[in-house]
Amino acid sequence: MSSSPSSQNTSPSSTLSTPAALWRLKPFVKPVIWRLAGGAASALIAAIIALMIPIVLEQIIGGPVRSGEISVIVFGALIVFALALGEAVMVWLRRQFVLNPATEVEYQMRTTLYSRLQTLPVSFHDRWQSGQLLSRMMQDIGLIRRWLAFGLVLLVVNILTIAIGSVLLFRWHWLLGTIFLVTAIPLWVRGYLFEKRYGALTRRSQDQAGDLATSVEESVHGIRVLKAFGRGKHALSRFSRQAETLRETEMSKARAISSIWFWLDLMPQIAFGVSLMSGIWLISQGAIDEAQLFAFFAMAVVLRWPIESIGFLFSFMLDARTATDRVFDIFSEINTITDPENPVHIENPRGELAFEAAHFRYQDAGAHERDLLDGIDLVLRPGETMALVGLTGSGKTTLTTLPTRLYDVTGGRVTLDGVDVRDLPLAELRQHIAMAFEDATLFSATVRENVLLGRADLDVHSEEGERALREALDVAQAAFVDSLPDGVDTVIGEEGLSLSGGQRQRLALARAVAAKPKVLVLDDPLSALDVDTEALVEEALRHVLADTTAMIVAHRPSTVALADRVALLEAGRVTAVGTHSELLKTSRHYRHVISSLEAEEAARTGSIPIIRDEEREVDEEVREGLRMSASDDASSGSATEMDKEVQR
Ligand SMILES: Nc1ncnc2c1ncn2[C@@H]1O[C@H](COP(=O)(O)OP(=O)(O)OP(=O)(O)O)[C@@H](O)[C@H]1O
Repeated sequence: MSSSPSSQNTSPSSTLSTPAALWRLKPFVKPVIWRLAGGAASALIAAIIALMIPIVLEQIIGGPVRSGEISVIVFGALIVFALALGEAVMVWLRRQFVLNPATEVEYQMRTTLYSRLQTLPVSFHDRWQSGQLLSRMMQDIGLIRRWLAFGLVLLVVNILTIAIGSVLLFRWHWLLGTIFLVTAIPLWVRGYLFEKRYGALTRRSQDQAGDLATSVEESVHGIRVLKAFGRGKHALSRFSRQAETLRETEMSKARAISSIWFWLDLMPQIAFGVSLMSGIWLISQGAIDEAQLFAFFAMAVVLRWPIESIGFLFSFMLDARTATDRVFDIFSEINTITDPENPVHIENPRGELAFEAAHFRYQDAGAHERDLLDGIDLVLRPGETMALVGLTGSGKTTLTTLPTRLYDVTGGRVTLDGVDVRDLPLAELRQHIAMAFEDATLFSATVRENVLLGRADLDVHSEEGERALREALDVAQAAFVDSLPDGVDTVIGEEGLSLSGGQRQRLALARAVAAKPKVLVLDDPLSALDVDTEALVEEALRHVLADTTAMIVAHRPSTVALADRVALLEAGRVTAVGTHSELLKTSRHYRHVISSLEAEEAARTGSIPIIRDEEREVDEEVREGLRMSASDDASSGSATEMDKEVQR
């Protein structure tokens, strides 16, 4: 599982102003802007209709009600009814306008983010927790959709409604309008302070929600380990702590909202009270009449919701801004592994893979640390199978990630047929070079789809697809798939967890073989197989590898046997290259590595270390050499192991 960023180290909200931060949504909103504008227009018409009702009421009360003309009163009531109906229709229309475009924006943002995640380099995924990505993909984009559909439209419309309404209030009497506006000032001040506090809280809570999602993802992913070690309770208590932290942040958010609501409730009441007293005084002075005061209050009632909702809509906008920041944290990640500007193509690769003074260090390596790969010089001839051997942690897996550019070299270069791999289009490069990893990752899809994942050129259900599938399954000795409930069309569970480790590895190997690459990079792909199956797979691989260049990380002596030559990785460099027997003869470190591999293997299988056929073939001269080396090594830790081997 990748680590960080967690809520502790994600970047804070961007330094952009809120409008500028939200403006970044423009490319997604642009295609639907007219529908959103239609929604805003409908909402505005609804608001204007609502504002007209008090004016009509003023006319009815001031005219026919005073003079007692029933028919005119009825007519006036019908107008009010028609206006109310018109307002309802416009509100309905607003919903119709905004719903579809908002979901369209949500869809576009999700697919763009997903495709971004696919193209960002592995080093990005090393740094980001999957839960953080998940919560940004689901929660934050969902929130942006809701804000676009309702928050944005209502914010614009309510501000306009308040502006129009205030002008109308002044129409009755300047004092009444001034009272209404002056009492709104504390609300704006409060709103500003609230924005500052609430923005930070929102960011924190959304990051913590991401951490929580990571915990769920990790515990589901590692459920077997948790159960096996009886650590369910421990996981639960860790989860509850995180959930509690999130709850506290949510409580702080709720407290901030409740305090702004206090002012939002209080100030309109004060405005109403003061307006009422002033209104009565104005009537007594003959400045306004009762009908106008009634209409003023009817208008104030219409304006009350827009004024009250402004606080909520601002907090909603800040939530959306934070969500936008979190999504754009990913969009703004610089992708370092991209297609070249001037791509070179290799029509028919021969398959010569070369590392030329290749250097590599992980991003999080300390400045004082040496490069993990510190000048690798290695050439794999076309069609050659090269085993990569080294002590654990020596950088074998890291080296295998360089040819396909999962990571880029930090110095030197890797070439395919003399062309720097960075000069090839990525799709072409990964067509020429395929990989299988020790940790075989499968997807929740059918066996067929998993195995033919690298064959975008094939219809997986076509005859050709079937042939490629069968060949690959044969090589990987994966006939077990036929006994699955639906054979090759069985959907294997999430990450292939319904299969055994060995079965998963065989499918991953079949996937690499099916891609028919010119170069195959295998990171210990047979480690979970039993000895007999491994021998069968090796035999089949020998045929496949006949004209394929292969680099195989070997953790078992038996895997070394598959290779034409072996490269020994030591202290970040390739210190020896040769056949297994040559290296046994000439390299003390190689003998040490092989004997530790054998010891590991023996510990794993519970058997005593055995010398494999190839080693038996080491001639007397080699044995003599070994004896001498063993005695040379008498003081070293590996000597005892070597002695045993020589004596056998
Ligand atoms: N993504 C990563 N970020 C930072 N450091 C890493 C990363 N992956 C591996 N390392 C470090 O790089 C070093 C070499 O790891 P690597 O997996 O390449 O060795 P290896 O020779 O394949 O080991 P093993 O035989 O145990 O599989 C290790 O010290 C490891 O901690």
